[in-house]
Amino acid sequence: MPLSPFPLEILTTDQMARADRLTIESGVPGIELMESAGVALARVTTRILQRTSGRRVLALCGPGNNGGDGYVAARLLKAQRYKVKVASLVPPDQLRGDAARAAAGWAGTLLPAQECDFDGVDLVIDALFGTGLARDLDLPAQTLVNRLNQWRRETKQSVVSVDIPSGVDGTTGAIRGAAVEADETVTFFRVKTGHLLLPGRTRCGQLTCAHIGIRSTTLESMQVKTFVNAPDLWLSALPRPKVDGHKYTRGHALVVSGGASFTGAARLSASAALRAGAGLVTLASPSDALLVNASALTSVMVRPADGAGGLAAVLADERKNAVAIGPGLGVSEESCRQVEVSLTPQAYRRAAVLDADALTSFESDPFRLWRATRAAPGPVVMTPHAGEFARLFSECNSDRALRSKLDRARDAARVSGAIVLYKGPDTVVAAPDGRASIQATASPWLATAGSGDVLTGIVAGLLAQRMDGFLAASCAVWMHTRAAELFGPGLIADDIIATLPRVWRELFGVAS
Ligand SMILES: NC(=O)C1=CN([C@@H]2O[C@H](COP(=O)(O)OP(=O)(O)OC[C@H]3O[C@@H](n4cnc5c(N)ncnc54)[C@H](OP(=O)(O)O)[C@@H]3O)[C@@H](O)[C@H]2O)[C@@H](O)CC1
Ligand SMILES: Nc1ncnc2c1ncn2[C@@H]1O[C@H](COP(=O)(O)OP(=O)(O)O)[C@@H](O)[C@H]1O
Ligand SMILES: [K+]
Repeated sequence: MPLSPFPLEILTTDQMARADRLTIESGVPGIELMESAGVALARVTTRILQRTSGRRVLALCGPGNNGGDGYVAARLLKAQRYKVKVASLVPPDQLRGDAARAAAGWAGTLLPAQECDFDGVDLVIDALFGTGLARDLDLPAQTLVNRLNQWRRETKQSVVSVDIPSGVDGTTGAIRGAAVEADETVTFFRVKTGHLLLPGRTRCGQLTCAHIGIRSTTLESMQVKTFVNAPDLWLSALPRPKVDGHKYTRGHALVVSGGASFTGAARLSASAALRAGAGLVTLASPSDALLVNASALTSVMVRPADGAGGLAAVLADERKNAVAIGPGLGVSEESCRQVEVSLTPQAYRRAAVLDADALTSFESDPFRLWRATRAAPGPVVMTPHAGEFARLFSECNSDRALRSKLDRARDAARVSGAIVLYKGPDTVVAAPDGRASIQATASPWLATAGSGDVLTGIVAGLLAQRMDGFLAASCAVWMHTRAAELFGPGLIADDIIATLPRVWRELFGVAS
């Protein structure tokens, strides 16, 4: 199990440009970086060509340094006796700086990109635009990209994108008019947010990150706070049962159940909290649902609790140090009060996870919820999916073309004072202190009823063990995805819970 598929820091395109500038200022010539980028690109390309027995390569080169990388790779591949042509989007005499030097080193066939045809080509290198993409592609570039995508779909031949598929915004992941569909993308130094956020992520194919001579120390002045969600981020904070511990040292999670016809969701959360390592889990159940809850649970305890008053009585026990509320709760004023009770300031730092109806109940007055989340003494994690996010955080959700999911989640964390776990195939976790993680892998098998309830429970189980809120939320997202990857086809929500022990074994390095 890789601890992280990439270095942990994720950069915006501005941060990448800064790292580039600092490296050049420190004495490494830009053309050297470009040469290294071309070498990494040629290596990936050669690997594909060897696998497919392909020989003919077309490099599409754009007006900036991304095009420069394409020229370097073309030269290196030609030297390896591949049949290489370059098609340029602009007349080469318009190239500047390192890109112009790289183009000057190309001594093979060169044609205008608008006239190139893909017949007989085995592999295309997409070096049109990289992190310098500044606006939507103009129509000729869009036409070229659309022709390339159509050729790839029809012939099943490969496309390798340099740095990022051309047309994908490296910071937001948005598609600027049209974007290349790549089989592989080779980026440099660190991945960018646009590689991991949708829809950009779906265009990258297999993403690799190559070292080209930029040192990690260039990041020191930038205070990067966005990270790949991978074990490297939180493994050292992962709770481990202690030899001299007992169940109360592992924490006591309380999950709030809905009424008699809506109990399944909270039971999934409760069982998941237990599997995530909480020492004890209690389900607070309305009296009318007590029998159905009690008869369906064994290791989870069930206690009667009607409405906000009943919940307050159960929570008088300070040892219940994490609450999960929302799954199957119902949208009502009483639900709002129950959430407020769960967040009531206490002398001790009780943690809380708010999901589903615990969020939607505040749709008409989100500021009421922010007052409660801001006053809560312990970490609060909110777990909206896109619909819930749009309902609750309408003010943070504007300008979607310009502001990425990451930006919007960060805004939501800032206004609410809570950790926002914004679900989806590109789940983002954002904390009020600015830290954020993006999940780099996804299992579409998670799109099944109840899987979000399980995630809520995993977060609660980790919080009960007193893990830092941001790290607990990130870790829960990763464990949830990893369980789905391990189980695979046919997964239902219960299987995620049943597979968690395998995930723990992987994380603790215990052979299965
Ligand atoms: N960072 C590093 O360490 C290293 C970076 N390297 C490589 O450099 C790449 C970044 O290079 P870059 O900054 O020159 O930008 P790039 O992506 O080639 O495009 C900018 C050009 O396109 C133009 N342009 C923009 N949008 C446009 C549009 N919609 N339609 C038409 N034109 C448009 C824009 O022109 P302008 O906006 O001035 O009109 C400019 O000419 C990076 O992705 C990586 O591959 C490596 O060499 C190794 C080290
Ligand atoms: N296509 C997908 N790929 C990866 N993960 C997904 C996908 N669709 C949904 N998920 C994940 O599955 C979970 C679904 O949660 P949610 O929408 O609350 O469902 P439910 O309410 O049925 O439990 C979330 O963790 C979400 O990130
Ligand atoms: K590109």
